[in-house]
Amino acid sequence: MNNSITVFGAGSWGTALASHLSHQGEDVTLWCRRPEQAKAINMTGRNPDYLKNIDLPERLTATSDLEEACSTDTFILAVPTQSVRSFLKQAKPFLREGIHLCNAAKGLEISTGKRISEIVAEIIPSARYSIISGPSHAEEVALSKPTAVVVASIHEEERTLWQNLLNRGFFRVYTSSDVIGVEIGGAVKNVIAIAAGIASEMDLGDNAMAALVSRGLAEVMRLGAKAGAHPLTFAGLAGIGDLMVTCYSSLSRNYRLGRAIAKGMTLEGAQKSLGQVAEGAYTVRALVEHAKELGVELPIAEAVYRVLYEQKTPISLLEELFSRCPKPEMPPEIRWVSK
Ligand SMILES: NC(=O)C1=CN([C@@H]2O[C@H](COP(=O)(O)OP(=O)(O)OC[C@H]3O[C@@H](n4cnc5c(N)ncnc54)[C@H](OP(=O)(O)O)[C@@H]3O)[C@@H](O)[C@H]2O)C=CC1
Ligand SMILES: O=C(CO)COP(=O)(O)O
Repeated sequence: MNNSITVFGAGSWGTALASHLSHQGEDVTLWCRRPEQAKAINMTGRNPDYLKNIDLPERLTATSDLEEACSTDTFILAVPTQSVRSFLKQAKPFLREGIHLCNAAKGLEISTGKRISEIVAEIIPSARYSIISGPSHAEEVALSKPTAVVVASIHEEERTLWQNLLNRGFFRVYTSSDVIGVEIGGAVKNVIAIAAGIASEMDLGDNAMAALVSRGLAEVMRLGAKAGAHPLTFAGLAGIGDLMVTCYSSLSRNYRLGRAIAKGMTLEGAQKSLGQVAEGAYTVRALVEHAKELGVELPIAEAVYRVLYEQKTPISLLEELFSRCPKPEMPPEIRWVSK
């Protein structure tokens, strides 16, 4: 079956997903916000700004005309989290009722602390929402390197739709009904990856890195438990899987941002030199600025926030983390009762 799909957002991830779908024979339109980028993609078969060395399939077409891009009913949303609300408002007048919308962004909105499914429900309530997440660097997906991801939706037919569309070749797609868990796993791991980059640059050692990933997972799980996620989601691709790929890989922008900060760069300088979005730098604000409403303790996220936004030194925060009151490994809400 041949589908017509639009990918909103021609950054690294939107380009990689559009290329993957197009290679599988789907009719794909890649929406770019800049007309010159769309023109260059159509003329050269390459994205001049992201994944520059990847030859895109001939059948993939790009456009910057939002009305034209909206003239289907199946979409992937790959714009950065902080732009999702304004982008959807812009697209809404052109969208049909009941669209299939698979979100590929990972993050929480700073102004509200909300997940992307919540934003979509507010702006386009008739959309049938899914989220794709898991360990998936765009650079590797674009080279067809073996990758496994998860698509979550509360609608069984949406999970099946996206699994059928995306599960091809070395791109394996699992399904889940736990939208909340998959969204939280993908959002919070970016914050922990910044901490991992800092730890790596400080040469804290392998023990420290493993402790950071495990305690980072504990923060993901605490937040997930509070929000109503299934705890086992975090043992999967959108939890520990994505945490590992982001905390241990120099392909990760969040990890690289952490390294740059530990080298003494300002946040602004580090973001500029990255040239791409490191979502953790924004999601950490959503977490810390909405900590009271979220009602969970997130010491690593808070330490990252204080390094990024209060210019505290990583070493002083490391000392603070280690002088915290000793406690059980698992918080009461996710601890099992021993018999
Ligand atoms: N890269 C990856 O490996 C993966 C990324 N993700 C997630 O996907 C999302 C997108 O990331 P990624 O593609 O990597 O980001 P990039 O930094 O590579 O690209 C960002 C894209 O978003 C566009 N953009 C920025 N602001 C707006 C806006 N206000 N309205 C519309 N479009 C906008 C940019 O356009 P312009 O070029 O004109 O600035 C660009 O096309 C993030 O949430 C990320 O966490 C998820 C899995 C893997
Ligand atoms: O989400 C990703 C891999 O799964 C990409 O991570 P970065 O945004 O840190 O590059």
